Amino acid sequence: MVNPILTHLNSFTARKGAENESHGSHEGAAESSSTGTNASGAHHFPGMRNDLILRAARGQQTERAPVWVMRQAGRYLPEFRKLRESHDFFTCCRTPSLATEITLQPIRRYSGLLDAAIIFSDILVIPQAMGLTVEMLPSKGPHFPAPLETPKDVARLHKRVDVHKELGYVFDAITMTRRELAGEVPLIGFCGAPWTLMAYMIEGGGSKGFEKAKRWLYDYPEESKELLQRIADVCVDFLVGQVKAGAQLLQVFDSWAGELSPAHFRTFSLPYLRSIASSVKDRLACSSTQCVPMICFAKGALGHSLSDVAKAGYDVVALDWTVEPAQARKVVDAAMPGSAPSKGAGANEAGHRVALQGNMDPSVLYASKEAIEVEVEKMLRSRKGGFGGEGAYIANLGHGITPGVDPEHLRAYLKAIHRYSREINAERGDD
Ligand SMILES: Cc1c2[nH]c(c1CCC(=O)O)Cc1[nH]c(c(CCC(=O)O)c1C)Cc1[nH]c(c(CCC(=O)O)c1C)Cc1[nH]c(c(C)c1CCC(=O)O)C2
Repeated sequence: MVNPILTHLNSFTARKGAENESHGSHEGAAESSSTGTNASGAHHFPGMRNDLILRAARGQQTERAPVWVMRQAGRYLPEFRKLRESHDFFTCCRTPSLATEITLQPIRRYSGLLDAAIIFSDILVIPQAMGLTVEMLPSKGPHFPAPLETPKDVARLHKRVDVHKELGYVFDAITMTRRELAGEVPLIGFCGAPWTLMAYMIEGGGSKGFEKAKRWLYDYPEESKELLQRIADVCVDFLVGQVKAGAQLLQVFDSWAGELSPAHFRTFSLPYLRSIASSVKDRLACSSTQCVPMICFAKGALGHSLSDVAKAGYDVVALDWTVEPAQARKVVDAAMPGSAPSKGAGANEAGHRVALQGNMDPSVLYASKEAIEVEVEKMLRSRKGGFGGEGAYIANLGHGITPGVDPEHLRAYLKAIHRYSREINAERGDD
């Protein structure tokens, strides 16, 4: 029997191929255009037709701000909900053809408006790979039937995690998606940050105050650090594997960083975020795979630690909506003296200005399309200094899009980003 999803995917590829021929390259090509695998086992993918996000992530000025949206494949899309009627959440994650199909849903729907795809998966695949059971309950979200209660329970985790064995399905989905994207936009890989994953592993699911996980930090600080390090080690292997499979950008989600006090953030989150960035980059250099830009999203921690996060070794700092664009740019440039274009040479380890990503409040998408446009213009052009025109900027929301949003409102947001960022760039050109 013909698999309807694969048939759909194949027709998508055929269509893209035709477009490629008729329009050629329009936003810069970055890679070779053969397909298949070379003698050393590295993948070759179709050449890129839009590499705006890769350039912005490397601190460059771009003709307009690239844009993608956290959780862009998700429950707000009717086509995702339809597919979920017949497939369990983690089955979607574990079946490369399904994960590929879901990853492509927003790319297809918002054709030409999104500048990146993010692989469909979840941050909780790492706790699963470490030996914990995680279920996705229909109206409750993630649920761990047997969470870690005391440090003794850490013995239940696998001593060594072979990511190829446990998470090879994510690598396969990435490779398949890269092929299907056929160079239309870059593909983002991701993982959860150690603190956020530890919080889920102890709480057993979502939580209002994360009291159980935070209690560990006070009662068992050394055991907490050991657990965080074990998670960080898996994160590194997992991210490196994703790049080898075809991911072109990586984001580390520390969604619950804001639950920690500044001191606890510096002790129990930041060191692991840092070591993930440096180990991934070291490992990729060792294996001579081109280094991909990395994005750090430490939600809720930037009010006290933006400058530390800017120095943590990432190419891009993702901002939530509680941070003022102009203020963020100043703090980040000051943290990396020499990285501001006016001061000459690049300053981070990668030799470029640290880029920013974000940061509209996702709730704005519930407001009218007119209000959405006003907020986008403010974000890009505020009198106090918006993100627009500065380069080194990737437009996004300040957190994931929520299930109740009308997909047409997201379209209004994406169109407004294109329109205002082009306008602002043109005005700068006129100066
Ligand atoms: C905290 C977190 C999780 N998962 C993730 C985070 C970090 C980002 C954030 O802070 O929002 C990351 C994630 N989860 C998902 C993606 C896919 C890629 C994307 O489109 O961004 C990504 C990047 C799919 C998903 N992950 C989940 C869904 C919905 C599940 C469903 O279909 O029922 C999707 C599309 C489930 C999930 N997974 C998680 C929760 C709390 C939930 C339930 C709440 C919700 O539905 O948003 C854990």
